[in-house]
Amino acid sequence: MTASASPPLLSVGGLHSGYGRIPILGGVTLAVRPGEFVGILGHNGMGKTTLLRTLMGYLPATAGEVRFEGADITRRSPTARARMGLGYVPQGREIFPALSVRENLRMGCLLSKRGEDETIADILATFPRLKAYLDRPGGALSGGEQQLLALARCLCGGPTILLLDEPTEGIQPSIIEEIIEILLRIGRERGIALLLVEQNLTCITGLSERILILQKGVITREVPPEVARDRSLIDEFVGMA
Ligand SMILES: Nc1ncnc2c1ncn2[C@@H]1O[C@H](COP(=O)(O)OP(=O)(O)OP(=O)(O)O)[C@@H](O)[C@H]1O
Repeated sequence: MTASASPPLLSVGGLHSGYGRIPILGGVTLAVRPGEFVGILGHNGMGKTTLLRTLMGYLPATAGEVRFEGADITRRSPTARARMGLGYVPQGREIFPALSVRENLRMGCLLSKRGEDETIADILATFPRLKAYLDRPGGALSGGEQQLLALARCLCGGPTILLLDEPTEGIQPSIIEEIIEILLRIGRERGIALLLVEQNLTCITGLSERILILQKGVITREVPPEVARDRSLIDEFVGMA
């Protein structure tokens, strides 16, 4: 079955959420099919992080629903969602800086259905750069290396979809290229789907099969990556150029 013919892995309908009485998401509807790479582009403060946090259950939905593999997960805990196969790498990465790279990866294995050593060996094959740093504290790595560690740790849990919040923020271009290559490889080899929040146009257009524009808490349009490569059009849609 091709990705376009298969039922959605993740589907979101009329999703609302916010902080206290402040509404941020005003009815987000989207779907991601198995193995599909979908980008979300939007100006600062439009609700991209809020959307990912609500999808993971860190923020409660005030209306609407989130379905994963057909099941209604709108009220499930973040841990339950992670166990079902939703992997999340938040903005700022949130690795454990005092723990070694190996220990960080072990933490990721808590959700793994396979043995810890087997899982870590498998993931390190995709992240060769981390092999040299296994005994170093996570906090001693560069920003880009910490992002690789956060991604690798998340993958140790065996997700079927990755929710990534600005993985290239503050990272040098050479590691951005590496992150793009690794994500493409993960999609190709492991069939993992991706929902990517990103403001770096090279990254979002290089990875996404389609790009959703988020404005003031709703998806206002969908554009193919070729369109998003045109800075003047992006300026018109989201005012980012
Ligand atoms: N904990 C919070 N309490 C109250 N308001 C918040 C909180 N976190 C975020 N907001 C507000 O919610 C709105 C959406 O924020 P969000 O972080 O989701 O946007 P974003 O699109 O991810 O922006 P950026 O690209 O700057 O990360 C912003 O106006 C922000 O100030």
